[in-house]
Amino acid sequence: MIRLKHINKYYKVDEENLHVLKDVNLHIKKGEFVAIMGPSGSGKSTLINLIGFIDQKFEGSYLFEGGSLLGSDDNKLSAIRNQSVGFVFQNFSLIENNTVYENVELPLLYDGYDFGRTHEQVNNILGKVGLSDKLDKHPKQLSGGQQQRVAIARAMVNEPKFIIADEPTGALDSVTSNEIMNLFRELNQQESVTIILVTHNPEMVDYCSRLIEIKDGKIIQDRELVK
Ligand SMILES: Nc1ncnc2c1ncn2[C@@H]1O[C@H](COP(=O)(O)OP(=O)(O)OP(=O)(O)O)[C@@H](O)[C@H]1O
Repeated sequence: MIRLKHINKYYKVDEENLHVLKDVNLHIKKGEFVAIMGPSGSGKSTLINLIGFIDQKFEGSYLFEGGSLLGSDDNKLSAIRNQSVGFVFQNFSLIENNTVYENVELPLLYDGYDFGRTHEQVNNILGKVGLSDKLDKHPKQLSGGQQQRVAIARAMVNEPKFIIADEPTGALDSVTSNEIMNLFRELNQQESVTIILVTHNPEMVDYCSRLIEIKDGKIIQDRELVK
């Protein structure tokens, strides 16, 4: 599904070229649950921005489902991003003034759904993340773990091809972190959702099927995890 070949990425800082991804080669298949780990500044965010179609300025080739999106204009790219990737962040990034239902409905509206036609999908995904009784609540009325469940429902509601979760448990206590990771594992195993997880926490890697370690912009380890 995702194939990166000889990716190099540079940032220009004060006339200097900072080389942040160095000949990265990567193939992620449908249904994988991949953990990406590495020290701060090693290039993890740069890599997932590229995989998630946020950043297009790189050398090398990115084939998504066999095709390249190189040269696509911003409108096309954001449409593809909305349809193909669900993002989950450490700080949940929910809209405070919207209800749980409205937060989860948003990607469908961006996709062009009419207001009246979102019920089935929104209710269905909120059921899967265990929040059917919280539809009318606002994010502030929920615990951190519940807010992250809303964010996961929002990321999944339009059935994207893959999920990028950037430190999704970084703001949660260990019990809640494990609950969220169990939910990811369930979604991965039961719904075959492909998940790419960035984490600093080695305990979270136990839930994944593959570990990629990155250091100084290079993949230094890439291995399947035995269950
Ligand atoms: N927009 C930018 N302009 C210039 N340099 C950048 C930019 N974004 C990141 N960098 C640099 O690129 C390198 C990789 O950063 P990146 O954010 O990808 O690392 P990371 O592994 O995600 O770190 P962290 O775990 O702290 O989030 C760092 O040296 C960083 O300072």
